[in-house]
Amino acid sequence: MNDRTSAAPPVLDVRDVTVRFAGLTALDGVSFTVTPGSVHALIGPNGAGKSTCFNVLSGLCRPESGSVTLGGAELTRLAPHRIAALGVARTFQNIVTTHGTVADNLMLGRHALSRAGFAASALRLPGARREQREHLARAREIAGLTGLGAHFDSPVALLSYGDRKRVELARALCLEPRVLLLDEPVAGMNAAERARTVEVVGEIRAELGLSVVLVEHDMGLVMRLADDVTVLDFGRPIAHGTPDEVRRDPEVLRAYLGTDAPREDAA
Ligand SMILES: Nc1ncnc2c1ncn2[C@@H]1O[C@H](COP(=O)(O)OP(=O)(O)OP(=O)(O)O)[C@@H](O)[C@H]1O
Repeated sequence: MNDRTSAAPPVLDVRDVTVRFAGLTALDGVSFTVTPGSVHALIGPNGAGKSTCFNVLSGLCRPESGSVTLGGAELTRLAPHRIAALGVARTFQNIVTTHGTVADNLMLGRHALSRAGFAASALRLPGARREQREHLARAREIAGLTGLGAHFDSPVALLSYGDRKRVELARALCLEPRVLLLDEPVAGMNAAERARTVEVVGEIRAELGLSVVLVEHDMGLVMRLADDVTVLDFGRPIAHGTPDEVRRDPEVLRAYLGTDAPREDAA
């Protein structure tokens, strides 16, 4: 789908990650690598461990064992804000912003990159003002990339659900991440909003050269966007491969049988 070279070292390397909650093993020796510039989907039936895996990648959950490295830096002992500062940004499945304007929300994302201190910004010192203007210009560009350009100064509460969910995506992009973790980016959207989001994710990947890790139940979207897929079942990785390879894998078909089988719904 893109011109990645297979020899490129992975941007994200997940090795043998195990997470247990009391007696339950939510992730059991999960390993996969994310190639630079690729979209890597994590799929699996409900309760398979996808959200837990995202929580490990973003620092919200510390694994019992295993490692996650980003370009060689070990992430599993770092706090979420340190992981974000190293270049891993995330969107959340159920969080849809309703406060402030689109610009306000994107500037929150830029805040973490601000060099000027809080006092300098509050006192409106010239250096801080210049930096603020640069951040605003970049936030406007990112709004354009995510299809929100026309809504930059609009209150988020007035936008459609699909646009509001894309504000969350744009806010994550404002961190200038190397790796973007997208947790069910089209959940709750109608067909038109889904199609628009597929388009936007494809465009930002191409434009920004990001690597994307995607958790998504919409198999149409996974098949369209993903270069690589890892399938989890009861916390175990049961298949890796291209979308075409995994959807024909007998283990994958068995895991989905009787649940939400990996059909290609309209995206
Ligand atoms: N904080 C927690 N405490 C106890 N058990 C948990 C916790 N978080 C997740 N689990 C359990 O770990 C397992 C994996 O859950 P997880 O939410 O990661 O699955 P999932 O693949 O994201 O599911 P879904 O598709 O339904 O969102 C489930 O059995 C879940 O009940």
